[in-house]
Amino acid sequence: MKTSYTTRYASSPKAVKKYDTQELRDEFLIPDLMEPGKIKFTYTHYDRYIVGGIVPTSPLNLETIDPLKAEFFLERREMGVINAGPSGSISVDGEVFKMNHKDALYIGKGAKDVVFTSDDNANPSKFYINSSPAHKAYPTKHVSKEQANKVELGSLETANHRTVNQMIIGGIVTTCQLQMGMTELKTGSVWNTMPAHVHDRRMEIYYYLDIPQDQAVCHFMGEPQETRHIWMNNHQAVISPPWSIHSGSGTSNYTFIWGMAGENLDYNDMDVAKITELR
Ligand SMILES: O=C[C@H](O)[C@@H](O)CC(=O)C(=O)O
Ligand SMILES: [Zn+2]
Repeated sequence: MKTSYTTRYASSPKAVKKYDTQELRDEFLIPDLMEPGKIKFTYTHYDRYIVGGIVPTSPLNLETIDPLKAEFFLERREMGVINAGPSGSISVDGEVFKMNHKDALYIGKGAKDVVFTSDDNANPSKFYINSSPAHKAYPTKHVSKEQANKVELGSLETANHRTVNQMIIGGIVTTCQLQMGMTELKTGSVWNTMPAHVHDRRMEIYYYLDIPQDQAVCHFMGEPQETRHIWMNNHQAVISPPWSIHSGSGTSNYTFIWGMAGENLDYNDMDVAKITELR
């Protein structure tokens, strides 16, 4: 079997207060989603969002998984893909999209025949995928990093100078509920999403990449007045429940892909936590 999945149930903030390090990691960290030759999904009960990694050492077909009880994966879903590895391509019902490093592809509901291929099987692509339920078919669309809506945030003085590349977002791509993008930190900046925020109407998942060897990112989660941390290595993902902050500080600069779904498509509706009031 080339496709496998695991399931994560939703946790309440009251329960999470009592979790120890291992329980926090078991519930929220997705440690190994990129495995050569495999398609690995995690089906979450947070807005039924699916996160996964596809690393083709030969062409890999998108197959349905049992929890969907669907004929094909995108029967009632939409999908966002960002290539976190070397170049490759994705074929969607016969139309081939070239996927350079850090290119994104939105695949609309109803696409049946989706095939992931690396340009060089010995040096495979790392297709990072997010998928959420969808009830309307919007067109499949390729978005390069150059086409992203760029938002420059923070400063070097506060070690949080970064560029938010909004890639799968209203104005660029029309989706049912999925939003995705990629934030790159400048050299010398280590803090992402600081000031931190919550959006109780949307869950979110972060996937960290470009972390240099022997470095790591400390990811912060929890209610703003009850925070916890999870140490993350390169190419690992972490689930952010809707009631949780999602912020990180690295031992170097790095990049992360964010993706979210829920009540609306308003990227800017976040409730920002005051830095001095975090606990
Ligand atoms: O809800 C939005 C997401 O948390 C991220 O887009 C935030 C982010 O990339 C950043 O501040 O660096
Ligand atoms: Zn957020």
